[in-house]
Amino acid sequence: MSVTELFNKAAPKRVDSITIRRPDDFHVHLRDGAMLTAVLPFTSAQFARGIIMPNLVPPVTSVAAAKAYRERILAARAATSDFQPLMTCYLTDATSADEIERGFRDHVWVAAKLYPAGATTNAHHGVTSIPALAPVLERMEKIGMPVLIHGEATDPAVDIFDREAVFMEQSLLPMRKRHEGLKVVIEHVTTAETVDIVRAHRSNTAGTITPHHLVINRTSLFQGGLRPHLYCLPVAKREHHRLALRKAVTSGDACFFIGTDTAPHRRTAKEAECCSAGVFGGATALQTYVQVFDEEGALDRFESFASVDGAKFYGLELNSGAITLERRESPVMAAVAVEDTEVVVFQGGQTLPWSVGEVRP
Ligand SMILES: NC(=O)N[C@@H](CC(=O)O)C(=O)O
Ligand SMILES: [Zn+2]
Ligand SMILES: [Zn+2]
Repeated sequence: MSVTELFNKAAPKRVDSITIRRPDDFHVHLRDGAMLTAVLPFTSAQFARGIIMPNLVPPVTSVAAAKAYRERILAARAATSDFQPLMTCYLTDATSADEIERGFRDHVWVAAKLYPAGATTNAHHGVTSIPALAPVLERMEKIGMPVLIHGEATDPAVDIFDREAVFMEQSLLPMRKRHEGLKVVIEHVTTAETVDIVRAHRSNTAGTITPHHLVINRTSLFQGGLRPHLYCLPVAKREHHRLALRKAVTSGDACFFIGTDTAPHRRTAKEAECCSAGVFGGATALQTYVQVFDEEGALDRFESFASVDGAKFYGLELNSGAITLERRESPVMAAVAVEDTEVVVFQGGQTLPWSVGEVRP
């Protein structure tokens, strides 16, 4: 074998573009009104469907409210867009099992969202006792409706960096035991321990992982000063957790799939005395994910993470059509205008190595 042959054998082939089945975003905040109009084009340019978070003010707690919100999203789409919003119901202490079942059977919503009361943005109407929610969770288990969980403890005495781990031990695992057949998605996983918990219960438990938690750690929040636009909940953790998340998404394990948690807030709400939690990752989501898969040498696993595993977990048909991602540097817009202010884009103003190419419906 010549030296050139040897070299060709050893050098991994550089992939300059990848075409995958159209992906879905299993965790999106589209908000409402002017914000909805401003941010929807970014999500619909990348994703065929989105699981729409219900933490509006007031929250989406009824079949009627979810139907109306869905109509507002459809009306906000560009004429050429085929984006499909998949709605969710916001669980409260007053949620009725019958209403949950009605919305599911009538195909108004596909899942219900469990926010521990006060855990995150617009979670103050959330659930104060998960054990007391048993009748609702039992019904969901019976009808095969997934519960989507913001997994953080709400006791203010718990250190903010430990809130996910404490929730998993004190609330998630006991709930997992009480409702063994319930389909559970642990949203925006941020710790190595949660990755292990998802894997250990993978027959009916999944985890979404955001683009930002794959590229920032808690030190990034303080890089050169306080970075409000990187503040979200659960807050980014130590570096070893970020590395565990990167291993999880690129592992090929079907229990991890896309959920960007794109959560736009006005610049005025972020650059404030008390900064709102949420990162607007919708405009750079696929570019960031594909970069991570590329860096981890796992581009061959990107399609299942982006376009297959989540749909299968939810029992949805796979999308038709395709999207191409190209290794082509492109500058990212810094911010998106909303009324008299703007929303700062995650990684905005930077040049990213990957770009979104052609989308075929
Ligand atoms: N992730 C966030 O920091 N914020 C989300 C709520 C959530 O997903 O927890 C929001 O609605 O702004
Ligand atoms: Zn959340
Ligand atoms: Zn969210």
